Amino acid sequence: MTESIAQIRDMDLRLKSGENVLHILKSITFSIARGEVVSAVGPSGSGKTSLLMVLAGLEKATSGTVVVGGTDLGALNEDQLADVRRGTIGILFQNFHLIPSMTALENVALALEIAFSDLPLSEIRMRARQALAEVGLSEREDHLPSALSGGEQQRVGLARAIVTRPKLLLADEPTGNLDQQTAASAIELLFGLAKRNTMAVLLITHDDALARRADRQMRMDRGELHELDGTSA
Ligand SMILES: Nc1ncnc2c1ncn2[C@@H]1O[C@H](COP(=O)(O)OP(=O)(O)OP(=O)(O)O)[C@@H](O)[C@H]1O
Repeated sequence: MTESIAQIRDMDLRLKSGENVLHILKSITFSIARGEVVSAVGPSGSGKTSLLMVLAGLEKATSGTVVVGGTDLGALNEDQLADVRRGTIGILFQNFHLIPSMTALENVALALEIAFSDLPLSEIRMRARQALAEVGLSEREDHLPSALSGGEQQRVGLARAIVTRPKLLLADEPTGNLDQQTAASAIELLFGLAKRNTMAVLLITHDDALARRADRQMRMDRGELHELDGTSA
């Protein structure tokens, strides 16, 4: 049996908005296996980012179960959730979120330092260099983000997301700011890394062509999640 990295069962998310309670995610059930790349497409406001937030432990499900890396997130306090994030999860954003005053290497090293503060500095630099090499940016280690193209900045973002060796990478519109060709090669790189490192990926995208390249596709629609290829959790 394939090892499951994330298992969501009958999960609902309701959020307060003023006087109202919004039913954002409705009875969501799915799982992601070790090393599997799963995409989620869906219209704006359908709940894709909210789903990612719940998986990252940044938003607490109102009901149902969310198990990530074998740990039931519902039972954890904030510190314990942060531990799961550090040890298990990587996040890749649309807007890269690089620190402008830090070089590519420093941006990647910082993520590792925050996650594993007891690692020696030499080890941190070595692993950050290795992550940058994996995304083909060894030549750009000492460049500030402003001296890098959009595609290169996203590759630094990817190096930063994988430097902690996450079991699950959550990618929210990671190619949204890139032109079509750069987006395609960024996704190629991401999927290649996922397969080489046996890292599961949840890829949120508006781009159907990119979504189709995942092992499995899902669609969000008004807070409900549907599998597109007939496979289910
Ligand atoms: N903190 C919040 N409080 C209240 N409502 C929220 C909150 N976060 C998200 N929502 C609402 O939840 C719904 C789903 O939002 P979400 O950002 O998950 O959608 P999305 O599919 O990722 O959209 P997009 O593709 O535009 O990023 C939206 O109606 C949004 O307004």
